[in-house]
Amino acid sequence: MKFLYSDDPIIACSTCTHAHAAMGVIRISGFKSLAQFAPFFEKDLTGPIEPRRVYYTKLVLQGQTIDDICLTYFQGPKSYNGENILELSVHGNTLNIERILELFVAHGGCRLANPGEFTYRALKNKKLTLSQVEGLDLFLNANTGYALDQGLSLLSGNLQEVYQELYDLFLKHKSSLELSIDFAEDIGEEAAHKYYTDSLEEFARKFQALVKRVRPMEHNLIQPEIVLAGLPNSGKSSLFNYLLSEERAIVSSIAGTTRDYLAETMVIEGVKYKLIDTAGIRESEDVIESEGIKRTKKKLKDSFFSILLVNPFEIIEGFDELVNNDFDLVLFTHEDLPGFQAARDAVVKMHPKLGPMGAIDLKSLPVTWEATLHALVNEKYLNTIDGKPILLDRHKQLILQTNQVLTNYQQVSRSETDVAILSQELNALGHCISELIGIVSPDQILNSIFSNFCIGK
Ligand SMILES: Nc1nc2c(c(=O)[nH]1)N(C=O)[C@@H](CNc1ccc(C(=O)N[C@@H](CCC(=O)O)C(=O)O)cc1)CN2
Ligand SMILES: Nc1nc2c(ncn2[C@@H]2O[C@H](COP(=O)(O)OP(=O)(O)OP(=O)(O)O)[C@@H](O)[C@H]2O)c(=O)[nH]1
Ligand SMILES: [Mg+2]
Repeated sequence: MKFLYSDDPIIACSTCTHAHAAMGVIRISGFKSLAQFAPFFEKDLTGPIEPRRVYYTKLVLQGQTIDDICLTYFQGPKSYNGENILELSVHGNTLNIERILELFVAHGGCRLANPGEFTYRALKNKKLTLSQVEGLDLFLNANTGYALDQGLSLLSGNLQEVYQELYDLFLKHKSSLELSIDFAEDIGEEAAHKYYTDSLEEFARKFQALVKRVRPMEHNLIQPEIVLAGLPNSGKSSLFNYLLSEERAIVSSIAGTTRDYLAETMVIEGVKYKLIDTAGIRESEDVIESEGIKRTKKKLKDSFFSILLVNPFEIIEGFDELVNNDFDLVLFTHEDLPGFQAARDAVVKMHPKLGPMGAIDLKSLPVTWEATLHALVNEKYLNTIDGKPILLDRHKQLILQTNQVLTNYQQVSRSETDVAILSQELNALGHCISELIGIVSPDQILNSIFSNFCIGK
């Protein structure tokens, strides 16, 4: 675990640090008293400073002005992460920012923050829940409007509310089991049993609604990929270059030219897709090419939108297997060559499912064709989103896992009357739910979430 359970003063720039900008925001978090920074400001920090008010002042070192800045003090616990935070809006020259950071490290008792460390402290101080932190991660790394919306929804705690309700129902059910031990005599065995079964059913019903939200394909909406696949020499790299309007991939008549996949950004209707050119799939003795082909197959499986390119003049072994995959679009290439129609018909005869698909001629590709592709991808994107809230992979896995434990518990609860055994089974369920709502979060999960964060967040 990178993060120590420390609360010493940390400092970082939370805005862009690799290019000059008009402004930069530097945050210091975890200091005891504002007065310790008094030597660095023209404004008297030993006097009264109203929290969350912006003060215009000068940053000074040994009588020399370093920058003209705005300063805001957030007094813990009323701050982003619950600690005392001092924010400095400085001029956004990268050297200026570096100089100010160094100043506070050398003379202000601060150390540079690790990536995500401000937010980690927010989690630790219960200012954010784990799913909110995940929402923040999604939000900050979003490439699509959809991911932005979903990130914000998670960050606002919408999912956490659902989890909390579930947890409350779980506790209610748990108490019903305890009730049947302690008070069965008072309320009657029948009433106790009814309370037990009703509360379990209520929990299960609520949980099933969550299970329904676990849909495959969803993660692909966050970083959607359009994959070009096909046999060697089918024209993948040619189409890749065409769509990017640049000679990005090497095109040659030698089969097996592309050995590893290439990815470039392509924007359709404001959504950033990754367009991926892959290695032509064939049996190969070459270790590197084989690895490339393995990756192609994986990319194809994970893709949001897949396009199969078919050069009807070069059908080789392995095509049958390739065609068995599901594709969103199949395109025939080399339409300009003599004998195209006959070659194409022969391929379609062998593989009828390719029949209705189009042919493309890269040399005279009409502009409308590209618009059609864009429309198809965009349509699939909108249909898949369909206004539905998303579940991140970690949540999906936990929900499915919890579902199994729940099914098992429901089975046991029907036949078992020994409260000690029931209670043990129920604890297993409780553990799953606690992990889901983030009451317990193993280090490895924290690590994988925070590894996405940048310094200053
Ligand atoms: N200047 C600045 N802008 C920013 C941030 C920041 O830290 N500083 N944020 C950083 O991500 C985001 C806003 N998030 C924030 C979340 C909570 C609090 C905060 O002070 N919370 C207190 C008070 C709440 C209240 O007044 O209602 C609290 O929770 O107790 C501040 C910023 C985006 N913009
Ligand atoms: N005549 C004609 N030639 C094409 C067409 N599309 C691609 N080619 C040519 O076919 C050859 C193979 O094209 P690439 O784009 O490199 O094919 P690829 O699918 O990327 O091949 P690998 O990287 O080996 O898997 C090149 O010589 C291209 O110029 C087409 O529609 N018509
Ligand atoms: Mg290629």
